[in-house]
Amino acid sequence: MPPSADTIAAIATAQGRGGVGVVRISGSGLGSIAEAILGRLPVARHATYTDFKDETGEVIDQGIALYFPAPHSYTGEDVLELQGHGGAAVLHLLLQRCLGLGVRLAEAGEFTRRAFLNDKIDLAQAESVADLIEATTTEAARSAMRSLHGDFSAAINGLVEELTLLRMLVEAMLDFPEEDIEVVDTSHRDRLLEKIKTKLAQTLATAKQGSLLREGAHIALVGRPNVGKSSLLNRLAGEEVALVSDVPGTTRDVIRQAIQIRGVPLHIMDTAGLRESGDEVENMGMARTHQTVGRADLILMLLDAAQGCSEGDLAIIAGFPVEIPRLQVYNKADLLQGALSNDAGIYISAKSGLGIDTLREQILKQIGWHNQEGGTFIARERHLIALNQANIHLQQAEQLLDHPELFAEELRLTQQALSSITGKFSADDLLGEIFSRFCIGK
Ligand SMILES: Nc1nc2c(c(=O)[nH]1)N(C=O)[C@@H](CNc1ccc(C(=O)N[C@@H](CCC(=O)O)C(=O)O)cc1)CN2
Ligand SMILES: Nc1nc2c(ncn2[C@@H]2O[C@H](COP(=O)(O)OP(=O)(O)OP(=O)(O)O)[C@@H](O)[C@H]2O)c(=O)[nH]1
Ligand SMILES: [Mg+2]
Repeated sequence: MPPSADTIAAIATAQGRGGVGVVRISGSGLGSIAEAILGRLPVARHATYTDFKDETGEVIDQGIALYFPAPHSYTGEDVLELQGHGGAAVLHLLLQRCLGLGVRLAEAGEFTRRAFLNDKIDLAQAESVADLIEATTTEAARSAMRSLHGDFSAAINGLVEELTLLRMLVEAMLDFPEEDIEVVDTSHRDRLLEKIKTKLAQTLATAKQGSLLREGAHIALVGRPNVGKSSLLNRLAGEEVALVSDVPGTTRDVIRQAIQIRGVPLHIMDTAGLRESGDEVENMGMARTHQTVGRADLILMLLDAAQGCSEGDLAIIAGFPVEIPRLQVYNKADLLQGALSNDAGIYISAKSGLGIDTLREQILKQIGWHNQEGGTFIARERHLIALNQANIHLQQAEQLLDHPELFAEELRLTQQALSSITGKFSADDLLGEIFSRFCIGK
């Protein structure tokens, strides 16, 4: 621990009222702070019920004090926790009392940043702390916990270790003169390379799932007026989010709603129906539809099952960026007499719920979610970029087997990309970027 680090404090619990609220202090000189507020330093790692006093000796609150001497604390520094009643004003008084004793207000993420700098956790774990707090579904929370527990880091560290082995092997090759080349075991090298390739591919696949759990996917509902887009949004959300009426052109603004399917967070965007219209406001709504669709990961093209896919529908589909995947969904299937039409697509009824489970599964499939029973760890875009970079260098290495120097260099770059995930050699600006997005007190 750098002894120069100053002492920081913050309210660690959520803003507003709660049963209990916590002020957390980390750094040095906690003895005199505890002496001033509590009259004594609490016994290490024991819950101590005590008065919290202000500078005049008046009791601010009666609560529990916890003292964690370094390095056995969350931050790795001395930590003092004052657990009081969870009112905004009383916690404010307690925090002000600490600040009056020469303690500085913590910046966003500063406790966790210190935990990282003091080697209590690595960078991927530190990020997962924020992801755990921000998780909107239980599935996302569980996978964030797996990352915090170190599952993701273990996969990365395993790869880094194997790359080190491979590099040692190749460096040894470099030392042998041409004629002694048979001394070098190229089959060992090739097996190791193959193993790393497989493991990296697996880690990347899992990280993609984890990133989906963190970010969710954006899904745009589009189609002609009155086909039932807003009805489908309401059905998927399980509540009446959007106005539904038999008047075509009901939805004007884009309506956004967060939902989840089997723990995968989804951002649904219900849009204005698309048609030729002389109504100025409706036309503005349609312009928004087009803007919105451009940002979607998946387009749900809604059609009327009784009418099938018309010329007008085809024109709508043709109007969207080709790179965005789309699903054709025939709604109002409850009104169909007899057999469903032969058109390819999914038949549903937003009204009766028919086919909705099938649609849910199709949506998950389209956005690339594979049911991984409990194995996913949460990941960020930053991690995916690093893993992809590692992959590229590894592929380049494979092309350079006959040039040991170049091969070794590509392996080094592979390893460097992977190490950036756990933050072995991370730049200050990256750390600033990561921790500034935390909440104060974390
Ligand atoms: N009251 C309270 N609850 C909390 C936290 C906290 O800071 N305070 N946490 C904050 O986010 C989380 C728990 N994180 C913690 C992580 C490490 C240690 C700790 O004392 N570590 C020591 C001892 C480990 C051991 O006994 O096995 C160490 O690492 O050496 C404490 C809390 C969630 N709940
Ligand atoms: N029978 C039947 N009627 C439906 C179904 N889905 C929607 N409707 C009806 O179709 C009409 C239009 O529904 P909306 O959900 O408002 O359609 P929309 O696509 O959002 O329409 P705009 O916002 O105008 O573009 C309403 O009267 C709904 O009750 C369905 O599955 N079956
Ligand atoms: Mg609508």
